[in-house]
Amino acid sequence: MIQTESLTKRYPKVTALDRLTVDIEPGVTGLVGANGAGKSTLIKILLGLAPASEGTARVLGKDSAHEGGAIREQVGYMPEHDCLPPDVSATEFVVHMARMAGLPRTSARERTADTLRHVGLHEERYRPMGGYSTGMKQRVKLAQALVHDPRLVLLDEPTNGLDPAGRDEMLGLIRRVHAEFGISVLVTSHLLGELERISDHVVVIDGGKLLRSQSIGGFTGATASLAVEVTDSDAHPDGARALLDALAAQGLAATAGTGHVVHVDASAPDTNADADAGADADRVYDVVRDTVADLGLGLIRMEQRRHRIAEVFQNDRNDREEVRS
Ligand SMILES: Nc1ncnc2c1ncn2[C@@H]1O[C@H](COP(=O)(O)OP(=O)(O)OP(=O)(O)O)[C@@H](O)[C@H]1O
Repeated sequence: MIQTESLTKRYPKVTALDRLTVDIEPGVTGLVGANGAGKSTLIKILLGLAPASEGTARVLGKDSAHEGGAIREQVGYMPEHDCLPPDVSATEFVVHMARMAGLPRTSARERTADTLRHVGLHEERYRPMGGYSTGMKQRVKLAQALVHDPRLVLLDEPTNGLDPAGRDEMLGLIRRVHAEFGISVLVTSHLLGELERISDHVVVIDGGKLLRSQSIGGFTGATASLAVEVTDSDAHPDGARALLDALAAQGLAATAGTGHVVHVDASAPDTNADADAGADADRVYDVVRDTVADLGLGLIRMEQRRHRIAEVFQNDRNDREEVRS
């Protein structure tokens, strides 16, 4: 969907993008970075709205520097900042955007009604947007990005300014854009946690440089663990201890948790491939279940726990600091 090669953007006082090379495939991709990391700059260059200082960017196989118009025909864009005219209704605005994208009048009206319904705007769509809540404005911005049925949408901080419930709704909507319509999504946020929930792949940038580009499974699968809670039995008055010893005897890495809980490392020992990691976790599940049954313990709960991306990054940061010191 998107390829950049040594993409660099220099402003007089700051380098917003620094030799960024990424390759983004179909699906939902989260672009994460602190404020000022260069996310909006990247989006503007991809759309052909700002020139790069050096390097190249291609979107849907087209060159952003020379084919911006053709790219924007097939790509939707939800800008970060409030950009809606206050005295027109959502319907009028989205119809206008659909017409700008080249849809004939009748299909522009039909697509507008469908899209506004999809984002959850109903009767309010006939009211002037100046009176809308932030959540409603974000929905209109998403609707105008989708109205011309693009292959890809670039969403710049779509959860900005939303309360937790609004944030959840927006994230659900974004996931559905891909799941129901097959539209690929590049969505930015400074919050790792929220992108982790909806993305297939995450790209992390910092100071305009690429820190990581990886599938969510790759980020978190390698550190997945199982929390297993068991009862005691007459034969094993300390059930958790008995389970821990039995698992260790079978070569599984297990540690004692609090109370009757045992944590079992469910990661693939010698592979980074997501599919293999998943299969490996399944095998660990089976061994744990059979061991609990063989010991005659009661199984209260067995739960897979993926590390949150933020924890993985914290570990990365600790590693880097260790290297430096
Ligand atoms: N037009 C501009 N002129 C000068 N500097 C700019 C311009 N646009 C962005 N910058 C600077 O480039 C850097 C990256 O900005 P950018 O807006 O791309 O970051 P961001 O990751 O989108 O952050 P935010 O979410 O805060 O917008 C920042 O230091 C910003 O101040």
